[in-house]
Amino acid sequence: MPIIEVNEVRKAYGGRLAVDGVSFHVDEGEIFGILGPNGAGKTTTVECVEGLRVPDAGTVRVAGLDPVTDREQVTRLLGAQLQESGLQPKLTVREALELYSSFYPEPADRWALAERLGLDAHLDRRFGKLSGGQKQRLFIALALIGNPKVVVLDELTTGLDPRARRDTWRLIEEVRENGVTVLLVTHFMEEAQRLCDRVAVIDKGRVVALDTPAGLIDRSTGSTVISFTPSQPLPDTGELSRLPGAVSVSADGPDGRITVHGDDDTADAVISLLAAHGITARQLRVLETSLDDAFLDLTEQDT
Ligand SMILES: Nc1ncnc2c1ncn2[C@@H]1O[C@H](COP(=O)(O)OP(=O)(O)OP(=O)(O)O)[C@@H](O)[C@H]1O
Repeated sequence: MPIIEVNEVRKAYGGRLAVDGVSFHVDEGEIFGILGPNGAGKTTTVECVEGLRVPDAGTVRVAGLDPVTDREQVTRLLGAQLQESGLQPKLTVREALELYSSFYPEPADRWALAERLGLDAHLDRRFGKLSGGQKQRLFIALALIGNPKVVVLDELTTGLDPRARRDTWRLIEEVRENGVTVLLVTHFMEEAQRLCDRVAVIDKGRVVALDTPAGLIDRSTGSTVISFTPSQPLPDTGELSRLPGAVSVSADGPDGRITVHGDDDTADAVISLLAAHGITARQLRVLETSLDDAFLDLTEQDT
């Protein structure tokens, strides 16, 4: 059942469209990713979901409620991640947890939350003195303190080192295991691939693709890359381009290394073709394209 419904939302800033007819829904219990290049309209979209911005057109519903007109009820259902500037640097972790839990009628057990997020050893440390990873854990704690059904996380792991990023991913998975729906804005393909059930790719204010991470990879052109150095030149390289699923063939380097973009069937067909000519494929590599490649395929590059 959808807990978030975004339907044909438009938002312009001073006549310039930032969000141009975005629609998607998020099912209860999902981790739903919003992925896109800088300035694509991701933050504006989630701010409309949070009720922080009023769409110029279209509708947003969170558990059937309008985030603008039913703001108070939506605030109770939806936990939003604070931005760094949202907390006083002198506030201690303990004070921040106490302050934010006072905003809600039925807050979560803040000390249990602190323990779960590994903040219990830092309760008396000031926000300004926390490491990047500790700050992010505190933001997650504060987003969860009102016992929300949905949590919105925007660029949560930007600026974290790889270990802190992985720790944060585990926390997000735990949040979902506890029944909370997660709407995640991210720049990181690896993050989307690892965490998200489905991803909406937004480019220039529009949803250009919406699928599972695996589905996005599958639909990118030439999702399998086969490269090899033939033991002897092929009689006709044109044969490779005519193989099933082949999208492109290129030969480069002094040793005549050949790269074929295609699909799984292409990989099998390349091997059979070479065998038929008695040619061996030296240093054969068969690689799946990544979500990175799919993303570049889906989003237009400004030149
Ligand atoms: N308050 C604002 N006033 C004017 N223009 C804005 C405002 N906020 C965003 N924009 C513009 O709207 C467009 C979409 O911005 P938005 O922040 O939603 O994109 P984004 O995908 O989240 O980008 P990023 O990944 O860089 O954070 C951009 O061109 C941005 O410059």
